Amino acid sequence: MTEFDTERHHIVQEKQELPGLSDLTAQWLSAVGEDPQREGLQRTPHRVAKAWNFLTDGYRLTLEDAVGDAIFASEGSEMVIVKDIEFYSMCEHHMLPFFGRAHVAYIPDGKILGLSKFARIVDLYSRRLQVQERVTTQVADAVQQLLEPKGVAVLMEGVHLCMAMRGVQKQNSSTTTSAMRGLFRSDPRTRGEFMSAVQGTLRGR
Ligand SMILES: Nc1nc2c(ncn2[C@@H]2O[C@H](COP(=O)(O)OP(=O)(O)OP(=O)(O)O)[C@@H](O)[C@H]2O)c(=O)[nH]1
Ligand SMILES: [Zn+2]
Repeated sequence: MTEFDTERHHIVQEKQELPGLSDLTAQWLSAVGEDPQREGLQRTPHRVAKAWNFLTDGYRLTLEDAVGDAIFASEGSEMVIVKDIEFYSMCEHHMLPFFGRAHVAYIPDGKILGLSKFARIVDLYSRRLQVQERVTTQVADAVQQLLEPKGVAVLMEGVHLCMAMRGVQKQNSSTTTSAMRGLFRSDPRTRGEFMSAVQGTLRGR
């Protein structure tokens, strides 16, 4: 484990509370009609302050933290696809979860990235208050910036609890967002190869 992994692991362990959040959570409990002093809720503000440290740790990590030194020189220029990366995010409008799968592909141009780092990049941008479109473009832009490849494609499919638990209350709807760069944008065959590789994994197909 590198020094960075140890440090990141520490954040992911949810050991620390976000400063100020436990007091606000106690107020929140009162606002929804609860008694923050009742036995089952006494530690809840502290649990929430730790859980939100994890759920939003993307604000406290940089792209460099997420990828470390895992950029390697390589001759290859075939499409690389990392499929079915699960993500969990919080919508910025209602602060309710949205979650699903991300697929990331690129065509190298001299540089490749350690495969696990695509999942770390997805986590970096998911663990914030977000809209799905922005997570998708931020992941694509990050891969573009790190590798300067011949093309990048990101496809995300998410279920938004703000559309299921409340609001329009649609239980089966999902949202697909995409960001295409380079050859994935300019060459329909490249885009088609990517889409057919990930399509079978989309919900309900
Ligand atoms: N584009 C986009 N919209 C989102 C995302 N997550 C939630 N939303 C939408 O954000 C919108 C906020 O709309 P508003 O009318 O301001 O809020 P609201 O009255 O709570 O809307 P309803 O959810 O329709 O009850 C809703 O249409 C949500 O479905 C997302 O990731 N991307
Ligand atoms: Zn929402």
